[in-house]
Amino acid sequence: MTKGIKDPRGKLSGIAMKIYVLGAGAIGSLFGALLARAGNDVLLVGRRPHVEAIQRDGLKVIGVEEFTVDIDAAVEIPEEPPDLIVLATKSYSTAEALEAAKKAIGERTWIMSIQNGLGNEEKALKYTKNVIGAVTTNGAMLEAPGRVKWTGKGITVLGLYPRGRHPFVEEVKEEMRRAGLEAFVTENAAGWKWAKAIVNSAVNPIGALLEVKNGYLLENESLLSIVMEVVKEGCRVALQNGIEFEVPPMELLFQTLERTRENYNSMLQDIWRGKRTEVDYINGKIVEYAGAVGLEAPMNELLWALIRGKEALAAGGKNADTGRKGG
Ligand SMILES: NC(=O)C1=CN([C@@H]2O[C@H](COP(=O)(O)OP(=O)(O)OC[C@H]3O[C@@H](n4cnc5c(N)ncnc54)[C@H](OP(=O)(O)O)[C@@H]3O)[C@@H](O)[C@H]2O)C=CC1
Ligand SMILES: CC(C)(CO)C(=O)C(=O)O
Repeated sequence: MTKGIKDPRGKLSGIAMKIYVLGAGAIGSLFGALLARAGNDVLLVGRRPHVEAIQRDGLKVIGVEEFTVDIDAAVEIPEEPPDLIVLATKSYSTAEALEAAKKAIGERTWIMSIQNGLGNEEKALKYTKNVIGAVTTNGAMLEAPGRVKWTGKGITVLGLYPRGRHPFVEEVKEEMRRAGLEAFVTENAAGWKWAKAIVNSAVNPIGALLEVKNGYLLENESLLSIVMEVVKEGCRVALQNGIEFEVPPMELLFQTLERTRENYNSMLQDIWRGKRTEVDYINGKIVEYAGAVGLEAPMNELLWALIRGKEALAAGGKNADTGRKGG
């Protein structure tokens, strides 16, 4: 088991950061494992079975790379503030997780969301101005307690949220690179979060409704044209809300579909497992942002309702209207 990377004199190299991963599931455990292996002082905050397995046997990473790391894990976040909190819950758990973490958010603590969906950074901004928005195309799956699979190597783009530069963001990028993650800094984090959310707003519900791999959406012309219309609708909403893109969502769509041809998207995987999806924070948020500027987003509204219906059916319910609201 490794605990950090050691130089020839047995000392940890680089400047270690104190990091809490809030929501140590699939992607949080992967980031935590890599950052801990590189010598950072990482605590994974997650659910009991995973935490107990890690405390007993360490955290095993398989897939793209295989190693076991000796890493701290707990079910509750301590009060002592770290340098960085990596927010890695599903979007619907963000508000509760941040509230539980508020005593750990010191004056110099930064919060970085690596989540999909919109609205997570805005929630973090209620606790501190030190917020980093990140999008990652790495893939991870929690195979069993204490065992995470790195399913695909991707990139992570991070930046001061909503926009701008800060030296701490550069430091986090450097730590990620030392950890083996391909990371880049942007001055337009909000643009990246929106671009990914717009891609997810089209690919995820349509792939989930049809229960197909992402690649099928490229192969079927009529489906692809619907996917593209949903992307265009999301772009109109974003632009009216003052969002500018570094990479146009349509370009990101084609790159994503090409690179993830063999994937069943995360919304479909949640439905198959009978779990709640993040649709409220993807299509639901786009509908909400449309309303805020006097626009309509009928395609997003339709997909939002259909996925909520499918979620309810998958969970064994007959009534699709759970009365849930995005937040
Ligand atoms: N997995 C992936 O490959 C990728 C995921 N993402 C995004 O990252 C986010 C996380 O995804 P993923 O890792 O797959 O999700 P997971 O459900 O695997 O991980 C989240 C974990 O956080 C736990 N959790 C929730 N609230 C708390 C809390 N207050 N304290 C401690 N633990 C908590 C959850 O437990 P419980 O289930 O009991 O609530 C769950 O175990 C999502 O927004 C996703 O879209 C982005 C890119 C890739
Ligand atoms: C990129 C994509 C669409 C990959 O499947 C994804 O983000 C997801 O499944 O949530």
